[in-house]
Amino acid sequence: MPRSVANHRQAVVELLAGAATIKGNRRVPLLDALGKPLAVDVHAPLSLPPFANSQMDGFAVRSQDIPDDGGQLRVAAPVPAGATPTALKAGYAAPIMTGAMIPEGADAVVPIEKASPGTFPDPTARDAVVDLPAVAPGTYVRNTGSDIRKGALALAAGTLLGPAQLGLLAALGLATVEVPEPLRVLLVTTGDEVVEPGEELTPGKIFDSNGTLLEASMIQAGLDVVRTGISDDDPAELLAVLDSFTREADHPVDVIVTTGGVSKGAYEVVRQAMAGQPVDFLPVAMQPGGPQGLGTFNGVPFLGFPGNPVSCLVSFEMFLRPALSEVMGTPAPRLVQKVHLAEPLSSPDGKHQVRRGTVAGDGILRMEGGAGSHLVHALARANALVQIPGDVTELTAGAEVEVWML
Ligand SMILES: Nc1nc2c(c(=O)[nH]1)N[C@H]1C(S)=C(S)[C@@H](COP(=O)(O)OP(=O)(O)OC[C@H]3O[C@@H](n4cnc5c(N)ncnc54)[C@H](O)[C@@H]3O)O[C@H]1N2
Ligand code: MOO
Repeated sequence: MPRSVANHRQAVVELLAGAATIKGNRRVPLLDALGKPLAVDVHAPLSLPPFANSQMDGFAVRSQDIPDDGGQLRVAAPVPAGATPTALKAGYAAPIMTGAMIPEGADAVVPIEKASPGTFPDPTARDAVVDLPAVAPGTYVRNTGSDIRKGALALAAGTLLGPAQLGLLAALGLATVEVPEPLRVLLVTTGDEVVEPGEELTPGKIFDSNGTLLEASMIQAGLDVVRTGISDDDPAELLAVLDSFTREADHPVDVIVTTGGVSKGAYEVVRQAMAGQPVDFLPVAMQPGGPQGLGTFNGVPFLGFPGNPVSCLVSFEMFLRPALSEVMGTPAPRLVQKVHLAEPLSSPDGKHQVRRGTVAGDGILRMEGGAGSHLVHALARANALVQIPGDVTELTAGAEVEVWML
């Protein structure tokens, strides 16, 4: 009886949970934390704004100095941004620039557009005056701590660090931030028929697509990826490679992912190399990505993905990526949407199908290629994985389906 997609995903979560907990945190420059989760709560070391400042270019005034129908004030020394102004005397208005500190005594700003004359006087001019309309206290003043007060929680542990969150940390004067140490993944592609892109392609051979496809996926998901060359179909050679990155290594990898060699052929190199290790090779009720290997090799969590490129991507998106989101807090889960089919669709009974499609701006889903797990060109056109549950065999045009946006 094949295992359900949900049960297999849970098994991957449990497999990775231990590896995630032994990793510590590390402090990195802000930009190196882009896309990663915050490891610890961050409290504001200062208030934002740190001082009351003007929201407009205009005149800082004591609001009680201007009668309801407007009045004339003498012009004080201007306050540029970055300066520490002297206190504002009664009967005076100080030219003030956006972001400049509100002088002591002032409690409001009148924008230059509302002043008469509507331009700032020459700073060297003596006895300049300005006519200003009445203004309520607090107008165009950005008070100390009006965004966040010193000591308040700025970002909670687990928050995904995007541009806005990193910008806040910078505004708080922080140059570095604590993020979890990433998991180190050993990625091994296998197969006698598989050669590196750029090498000569002789009859019967194909280029390694899985290595690049999965390494790119893993980098996007925040993993540190260690690549070996392509392993051929000799189990002893694969064993030697895996031993060198686990038992014999000073710093063993945290996770192993292989591709190929897990189904029912005569030369299933991964299956053979894993003999004697607590690894299950089992069918998951999903297509593509049905045959899966899962367990530990020399104590290191191991995932054996099937060899077809689309099967690899689907295995990563359906199992490893969501498990990483759950146990590491990153990457952010895929955006799930309900969209409508442009065309009818059929799907095998009893298997959760993951088809590839493109969702256009109108919310209509067009399929890219058929169900075949070798269709990398169609995959490259798609922007969504289409989720068709195992009990659904026919869908009409216009039917609602769930997609995971890539
Ligand atoms: N008798 C059965 N045969 C197959 C079954 C089955 O249940 N019974 N399952 C099929 C399914 S579904 C899949 S998926 C594959 C999985 O096969 P393996 O994981 O053993 O992978 P391979 O046989 O090594 O390769 C499968 C396919 O993918 C190509 N490949 C492999 N590595 C790469 C790579 N790095 N880059 C690009 N393409 C790669 C390989 O040439 C094969 O065409 O088994 C089915 N068979
Ligand atoms: O499950 Mo295989 O991954 O369909 O092609």
